[in-house]
Formats: sequence, C-alpha cells, structure tokens
Amino acid sequence: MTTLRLGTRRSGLATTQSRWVADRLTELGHTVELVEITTDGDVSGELLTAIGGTGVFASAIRHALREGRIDLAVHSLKDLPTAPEPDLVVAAVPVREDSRDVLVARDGLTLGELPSGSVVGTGSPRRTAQLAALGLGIEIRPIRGNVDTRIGLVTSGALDAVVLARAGLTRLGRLDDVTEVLDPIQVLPAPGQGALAIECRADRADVIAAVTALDDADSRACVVAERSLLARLEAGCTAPVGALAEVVEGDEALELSLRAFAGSEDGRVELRRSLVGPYSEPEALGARLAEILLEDGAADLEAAPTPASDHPEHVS
Ligand SMILES: NCc1[nH]cc(CCC(=O)O)c1CC(=O)O
Repeated sequence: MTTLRLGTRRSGLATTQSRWVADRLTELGHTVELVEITTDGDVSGELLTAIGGTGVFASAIRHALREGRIDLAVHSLKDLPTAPEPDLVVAAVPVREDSRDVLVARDGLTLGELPSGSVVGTGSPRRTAQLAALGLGIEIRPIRGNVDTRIGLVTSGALDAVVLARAGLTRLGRLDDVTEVLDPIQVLPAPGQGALAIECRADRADVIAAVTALDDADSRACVVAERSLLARLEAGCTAPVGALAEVVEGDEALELSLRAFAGSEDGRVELRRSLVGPYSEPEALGARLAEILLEDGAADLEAAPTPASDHPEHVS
C-alpha cells in the first residue's frame, strides 16, 4: 500500500501517541508519514469551555480526514464527543493504558495527607465533583494547559497539587511525578480515559484493513460500555460523569463490570452505581447503568453555571 498519512496535533501528548501508533504500523510493514494539524484548542489560551468544548481538538483533525489530507488520526478517546459521525469510523482501539487519575502533589503528599485549605488544580468538572464529595476541605482551582504546564504549577509552588490522567504521564515519561494513584472507588476516570481511538474515513477499506490489527477487543468493549453510558446520561442531564468498565471472569464466560459516577460540582450530591453484564453487549450495559443513575437522581442534577460547553469533562 502507499504511504499512510497520520494526522497529529503538535502537543507533546498528541505526538507521542501518534508516534506510538506510527511505530506499530511500521512494524506491520506499512510506511507512515506524520502530518501536523493545528487546532483552535492548541492556539487559544482561553478555557476550553469558552471556545466550544472538547470538540475543538477533534474537529480540525476530522476536517483533514474528510478533505483527504490525511488517511488516519489518533485521538485520546476521552476527548472524542459521543455524537456519531456516519462518514468516519474508529477502526481500532489499541490496548488501553491504566485509566486511573493520579495526584501530583508537593512534598510527595497523598490526598489524605493534604492539609485542609490546600489548593488543588483541575479544570475538569468530573474531578472537581469527586474531590469535593470527599469532604477534605481542599480548595479546587480551575486550571488548563498541557501536562507539563500543570505539573509546573506544583513545582513552582503556585498550587499544592494537581490531578491528571495517569496515562498521559506514562506516555510523556513523567510517572515519577505521581504521588498517589487515585482509587476508582474515590475518583472514577473519564469514560474512555487511557484509551486511544484510531479514526479514518468509513469509505477507506484499505486503511481500515491496515489498522484493524491494532484493535484490542477487551479495550474496545470497555470503552464502548463507558461511552454508551456517557451518551445516554448526556441526553438526560448535564452533570459531570465518571465511568470505568473492566473485563471480569463470570461463572461461565467473561463479563463486563461497569462502575459509574454522576454528581454535582459542589460535592453535595454524589451518585455511584455499578452493573455487570455480558461481554458481548457493552452498549446495552452502559445504557442500562445510565438509566439506573437517571432514575436514582442524576436527571435532577444541574451543571455548575459556568460557560456553556457541550462536554464539560474535557476541560482538563
Ligand atoms: N484532558 C486532556 C487529556 N486528554 C487525554 C489525556 C491523557 C490521558 C488519556 O489518554 O486519557 C489528557 C490529560 C489529562 O486528563 O490529564
């Protein structure tokens, strides 16, 4: 086949992820060329909520796919809106990294060791809601910027701690900065966190065939369940959502275990529910757990009165 043009954003995380996929495809015998795409989200220093939410990262790259300037793109799955794109396909979900959130705190501190009044940075309503619900007396300050910038706020002493995705630190080789891995019992990750999505045009059977080898069935089943839950909840409420699916051994066959959180950003309301279902029906599992959350009160939760965003989680 001819050279595969892989579109990537310029950020450290995006290029690392794209290079990883390019290396895997090269191992399989393909020739890959990286093509840099600039998005509004990379150029603007404003809060993501103010410039249109998570979609800003994905949309410039999708435009390049549609125009045929690139053949495939690598996204962080958690940054992809849940709305279906009929002319595009996620041709592969590679093996997922550890999906948990981590704390990077001054002096090696854990959440429980942070004195009350400590200032913790995050721009994510999901992280804010779950941290607030722990009732630790910490102050949460909205921040944005790339991973290095956010860790720099702790190093410089501007903040006591920040919360980040462990997967991003793994990819950037910064795991040494982690002072605590947050247990999903306290902080559930974003749906899709730690997973990549390799996207191409639905009419490019050649690209789909080349990329399918990178698909990991377990990772795909888990993220489908988590995103199905998110899509159903987004249709019924605006509350921040966390979700984590895992493959577990059932009595006779493999099953999917799905845990989810929906809550208010002030920490006053915290709903946590879980459900186990067949491995082969991730979409139904996510939808059913979303219904349970909505019935149990998620439908009544209001998002904080911050600037409008179609997908507030991804302000992080
Ligand atoms: N919010 C931005 C974002 N999108 C993807 C990652 C890296 C982790 C992943 O692939 O899920 C991060 C950084 C973070 O949340 O700390």
